[in-house]
Amino acid sequence: MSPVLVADNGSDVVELGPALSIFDPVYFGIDEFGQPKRVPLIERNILIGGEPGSGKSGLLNGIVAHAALSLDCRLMLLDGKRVELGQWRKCADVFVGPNIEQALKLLKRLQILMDRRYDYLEECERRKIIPGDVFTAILLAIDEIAYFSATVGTKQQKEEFNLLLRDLVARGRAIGLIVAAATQRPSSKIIDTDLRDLFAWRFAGRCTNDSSSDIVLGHGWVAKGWSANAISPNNPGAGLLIAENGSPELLKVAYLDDRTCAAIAAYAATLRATAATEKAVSRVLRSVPPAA
Ligand SMILES: Nc1ncnc2c1ncn2[C@@H]1O[C@H](COP(=O)(O)OP(=O)(O)OP(=O)(O)O)[C@@H](O)[C@H]1O
Repeated sequence: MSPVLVADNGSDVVELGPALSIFDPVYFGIDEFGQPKRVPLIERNILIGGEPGSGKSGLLNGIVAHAALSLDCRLMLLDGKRVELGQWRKCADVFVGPNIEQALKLLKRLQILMDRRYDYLEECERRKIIPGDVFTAILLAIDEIAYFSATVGTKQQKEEFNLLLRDLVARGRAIGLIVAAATQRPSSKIIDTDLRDLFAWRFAGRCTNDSSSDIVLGHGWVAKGWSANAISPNNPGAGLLIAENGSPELLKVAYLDDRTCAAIAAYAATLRATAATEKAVSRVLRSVPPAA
C-alpha cells in the first residue's frame, strides 16, 4: 500500500488512509518457489479459465480488491451469477447482473468512452494513460463470459456482445481499460484464438481436458508438457499463468474469503466516498472568487 493518500481540498490537507494504485502490480499469490507473484495489469488484460470450482473467482476477486483499493481506478462489474462479484457493488460505478440488455449497454458506453479518450490522446499527441492522468483507469471484470456470449439473449445480442468485448480488449489498453474476464467453459466456441491472443495475461486453473488448457494458455503448450488438466482437483487456486510471449508458470493464487472481501469492500467504499467528497469540496472552493 502507498503510505498515506492525501487530498488537497484547496485549504486543508486531508488524510484518507492507505490506498493502492492500479499502476502497482497486483498480488496474485505465490509461485512454486513460494515467492510472491505480482502482476502488472495496467495496459493489459487477463483471461481466467478453468473448470467449476478451480478457483477462478478467487483470482478475480483478488484483482477486483486491488482495483477497489486504487482510487485511480473505476470499477465496472458484469456478473451473470450476481454473487461472485456482488460484494464489490458498493465500490463500483456500474454493476450488471444477469441481464444481456444492460450488459450490452455498458459495453457500448465503454466503447464510446474509449473512442473519446483516443480523441483526447490524439489531440495531446500522447499514446497512452500515465499515472496521475486526467482520466482514471477502469477495471471491467466479467464473471462469466459464456453467460453473456453464449447462454442468454438472442443470437444477435450474443454476437454483439462478442464484437464489443473483442473491441474493448483489443483497443482498451492504452486508454486505461483493463478487462479481467473469467470463464468455466474454455472452449473454442467461447474463446476463439483471436480473442484469446488479445489477452496479455492468461491463467488456467484446473481444466477438464488438455484441449481446454491449450485454449486458455495457447495452442501447443500441452505438447510441451504444460497442461492445467494435470492440476489436482483437490488443489483449487492452483493454476498456470502465462504472459504474452512468455512461458507458463505454476501459481497458487491467494484466496479472499467472503468476510475478508466484505471488509475490504467496506473500507474501499468509504475511501472512495471520502475522496469523492473531497474532490467536490475542492471544486466548490476553487469556484469561489477570492475575497476583495
Ligand atoms: N486459492 C485458493 N486456496 C484455497 N482454496 C481455494 C482457493 N481458491 C478457491 N478455493 C476453494 O475452492 C472453492 C471454489 O473456488 P471458486 O469459487 O473461486 O472457483 P470457481 O472456479 O470460480 O468456480 P465456479 O466456476 O463454479 O464459479 C472456494 O469456495 C474455496 O473453498
